[in-house]
Amino acid sequence: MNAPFGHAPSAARIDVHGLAKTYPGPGGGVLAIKNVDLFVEAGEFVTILGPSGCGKSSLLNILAGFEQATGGTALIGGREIHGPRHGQGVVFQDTAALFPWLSVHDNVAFGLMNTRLTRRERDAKVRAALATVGLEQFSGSWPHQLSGGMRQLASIARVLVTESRVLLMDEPFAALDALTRQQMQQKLLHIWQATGVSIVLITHSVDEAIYLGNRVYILTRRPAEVAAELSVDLPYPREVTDSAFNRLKSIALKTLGL
Ligand SMILES: Nc1ncnc2c1ncn2[C@@H]1O[C@H](COP(=O)(O)OP(=O)(O)OP(=O)(O)O)[C@@H](O)[C@H]1O
Repeated sequence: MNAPFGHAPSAARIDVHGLAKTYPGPGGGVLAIKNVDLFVEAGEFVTILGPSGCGKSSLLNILAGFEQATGGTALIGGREIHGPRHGQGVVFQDTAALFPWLSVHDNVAFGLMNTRLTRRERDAKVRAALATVGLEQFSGSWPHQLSGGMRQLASIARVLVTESRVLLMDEPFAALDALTRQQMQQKLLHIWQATGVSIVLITHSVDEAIYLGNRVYILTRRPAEVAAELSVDLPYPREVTDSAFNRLKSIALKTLGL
């Protein structure tokens, strides 16, 4: 696989400046994010690494438009984020995110609800999205008939079907066994290269962050600030045993205080 930036014309840039988030509560509430600056170039794959509870999900939820920042700005494609938008979908850790009463096809088609497509156009888009993630044979299956990894692929297809400009992923493989997780990481790299979408992936795995990202932002303990930004200038597919990989890994571990 080659390095990226054969990005889709629609892939969006993300810019985050001085972002802050305080959740209301007694004693002034919980300061989850103090001051985060970051960017994602159109078509770039950026991973965000941080200790448990540091504010990673809060950051992703702000990018998804599910939560409002209490300070600073967050822009996707140059537009401030005011709420969830078509074309900026999220894949969560929870492999139960699909509707159990809908087939894989209908779960993916759900992403196109409220669009003015004919049934034929919609079905063609669903077929293309399922082919991109390698699930075309499972269109008529029910979610419970799929493995955990396949359910996550279907969740990715549900985002891609909207011709998403960004794919936001919150620990998408954390609930999977180690071998499946590795396979999913490789599949995700193929999906990224096939679509050129901008990806932001949250993880607390140092290996996963360096294996996947063009760049890795490492966050401090709560409240989140950027402790370091690593450029991973290694070709894909990467080797976790490679000495350059391990050099980056020791920088990341040191930054995390591990
Ligand atoms: N809706 C909320 N109301 C109040 N506090 C919240 C809310 N959501 C998150 N928090 C708090 O904000 C802090 C950051 O939480 P967040 O889930 O963003 O961290 P995280 O890095 O994603 O954690 P983890 O690695 O455990 O998933 C935590 O102290 C959490 O308890």
